[in-house]
Amino acid sequence: MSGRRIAVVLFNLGGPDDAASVRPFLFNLFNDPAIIGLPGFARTPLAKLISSRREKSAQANYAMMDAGGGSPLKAETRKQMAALDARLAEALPGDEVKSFIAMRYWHPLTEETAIDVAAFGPDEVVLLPLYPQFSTTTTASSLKAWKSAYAGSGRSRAVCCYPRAAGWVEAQGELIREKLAEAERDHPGRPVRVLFSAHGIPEKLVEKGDPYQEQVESTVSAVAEAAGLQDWAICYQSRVGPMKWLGPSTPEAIQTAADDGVGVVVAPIAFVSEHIETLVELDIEYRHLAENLGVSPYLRAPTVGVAGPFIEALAGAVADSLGRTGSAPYGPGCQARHKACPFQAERGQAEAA
Ligand SMILES: C=CC1=C(C)c2cc3[nH]c(cc4nc(cc5[nH]c(cc1n2)c(C)c5CCC(=O)O)C(CCC(=O)O)=C4C)c(C)c3C=C
Ligand SMILES: [Fe+2]
Ligand SMILES: [Fe+2]
Repeated sequence: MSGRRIAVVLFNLGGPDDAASVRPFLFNLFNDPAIIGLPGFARTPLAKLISSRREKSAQANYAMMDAGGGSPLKAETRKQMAALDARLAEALPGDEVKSFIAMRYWHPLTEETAIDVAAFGPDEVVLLPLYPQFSTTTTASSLKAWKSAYAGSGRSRAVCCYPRAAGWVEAQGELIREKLAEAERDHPGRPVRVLFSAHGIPEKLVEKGDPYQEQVESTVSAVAEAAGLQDWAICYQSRVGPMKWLGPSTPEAIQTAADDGVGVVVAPIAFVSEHIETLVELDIEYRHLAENLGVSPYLRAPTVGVAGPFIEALAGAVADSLGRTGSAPYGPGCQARHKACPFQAERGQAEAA
């Protein structure tokens, strides 16, 4: 069917616009029950305390990027939105397709975007997380916020995850191979390990059924195979707070590389664009650590951004969710029927009907 208005809502975490918005952004993040699983009367004061304690150091980190004291995430996401819109205009020529950005913790906030999407008056709404792997802390939190904010028209469909989508895996593989070629050119014969670095989450969430780690591992095995990698390891970055997070941490993996006498190519495997966790944590903090430990070379593969195969994967996920193609871009994540999958409910409804 064609001639319909289709809204595609791109979900991401969001980042502050400038130094002044760092603290309220952090407050929104720590006040999310998906991040701190306490009741509101305990969580909100704790979120106030953590955001105020973290403000200065976070501001200093945001100031290290060329983004006016804030995060480049919104600008990077806008580029992805423009590329996706162009691709969808070709892929769905009879329809009017328009993409929107809904950030979880800073503007454009989900509630603001819900109003814009309602004003567009869509027949179909495709909810598309910019998180290839599903987590209760990211995708589920965004989908929940959307569900309570959106009161407009249209049939909504959620893309759960796409940990092994062909274009996503291809884009990652190409970027890693380019960095390995650079390592070989500048350090001929030197052994180099690919460190797949994903944002960590607390181990407790995985024990409770969060499929994130499993899906990260699924992405990594697909990329390692596609890129023909010999020496690679998974590690987790960006730990926050006192709980035990997934490991090994990226600094531990860099230490192991030092012990083994190999250089590294660090590949962000759960982020699809550049922001503080890549530009500061990977490019400045961990580079410094690697240099101190004598790990050479230390190279970082860029995030996929607007790479053609990745935008193709997103467009495929949209088309597939609209039932326009027979392709299955999500990979085994969804087929695994994990507990928190939004398709579970849809499937339940379909099976009951
Ligand atoms: C796969 C993506 C992400 C997961 C999973 C995730 C979980 C998670 N994050 C925090 C705490 C923070 N995250 C922060 C920034 C941030 N995190 C992600 C992605 C994931 N987070 C993104 C895209 C960003 C935005 C970066 C930007 O440029 O603004 C921050 C703020 C930065 C800082 O102070 O370090 C915090 C804090 C937790 C606690 C968590 C899971 C429980
Ligand atoms: Fe985070
Ligand atoms: Fe799923």
